[in-house]
Amino acid sequence: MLLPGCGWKRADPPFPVPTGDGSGCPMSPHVFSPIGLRMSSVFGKPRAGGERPPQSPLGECNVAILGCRGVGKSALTVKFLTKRFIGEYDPNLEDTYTSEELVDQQPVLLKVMDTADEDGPGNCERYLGWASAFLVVYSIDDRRSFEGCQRYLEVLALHAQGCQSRCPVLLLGNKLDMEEYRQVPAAEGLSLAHRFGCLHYEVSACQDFTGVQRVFHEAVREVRRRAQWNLPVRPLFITEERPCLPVATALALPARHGLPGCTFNTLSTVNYKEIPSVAQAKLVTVKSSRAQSKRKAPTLTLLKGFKIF
Ligand SMILES: Nc1nc2c(ncn2[C@@H]2O[C@H](COP(=O)(O)OP(=O)(O)OP(=O)(O)O)[C@@H](O)[C@H]2O)c(=O)[nH]1
Repeated sequence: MLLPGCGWKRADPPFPVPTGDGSGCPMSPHVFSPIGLRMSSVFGKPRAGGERPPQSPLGECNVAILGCRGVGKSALTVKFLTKRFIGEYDPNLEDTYTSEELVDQQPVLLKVMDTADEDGPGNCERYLGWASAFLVVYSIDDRRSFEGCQRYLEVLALHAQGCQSRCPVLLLGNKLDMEEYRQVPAAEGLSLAHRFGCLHYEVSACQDFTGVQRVFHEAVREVRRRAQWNLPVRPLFITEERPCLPVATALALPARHGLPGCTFNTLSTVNYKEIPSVAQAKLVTVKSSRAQSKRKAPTLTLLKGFKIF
């Protein structure tokens, strides 16, 4: 079966995969497809020879949400998909959701990987080879999460070296509603974003749907812009001539060491030659008419056993 916008053949799962909204709900329900380990073979897996699967740069966008535990990655994902705030969750599940969106009057099949790294970006290949954009999240009321997200930015920058195209990164300060407990000034977030060539936003998953939607849509716009520009390969900037260590080596360094003497001022693209490891993920299809002008109320379906308020 060919997925819209995918351009390559999808492996048939060993069971029927629901794709419609047979419930009669005004909006297609969140359809759980227990494809699980098959996800990487369906969507993001580079082909033999290292090429990324053919996918329309305007029709499809893979977004991975990264960050330390508890910063609100799941809450942001579900807020974007359902307009609702999740208060309870299973922190160990990693899911990928697919939502049909309309961004600037152009349809896009937006796939969102809500990652669940236990100890930082140690096992990052699954999303480095899959995503066309990254949202790196910290919590404005948790400085450690801000420091942790620097590790993600470093990994992304390291991975981008020597790659053939650019991959946008958006740095998000979440929990903006916790202003009175803020530990990370907005200026620091902005400064870090500038240092890594990212966009920077502050949002609240529990309050502000428009702001959350904006960053996801902005990720799509960035992917489109870069596809249109067809940016030539440009080496990352480095303030010192010293070569950077490979990602795996850098990851082995204690966090306090940071990068080996490198300062990044921009991010290049992911090298899709790496085949992602098996994603511990489910494929969940969320068909949304959210972006239509007459938005219909979403039908509530529990995600990951979450309680949705
Ligand atoms: N006040 C407030 N709480 C939030 C916000 N976003 C998430 N939370 C809460 O923060 C906690 C963690 O949220 P999650 O979405 O599970 O965080 P996560 O980054 O997915 O965490 P892991 O799955 O462990 O990686 C939960 O108790 C959420 O209710 C927010 O914008 N404001």
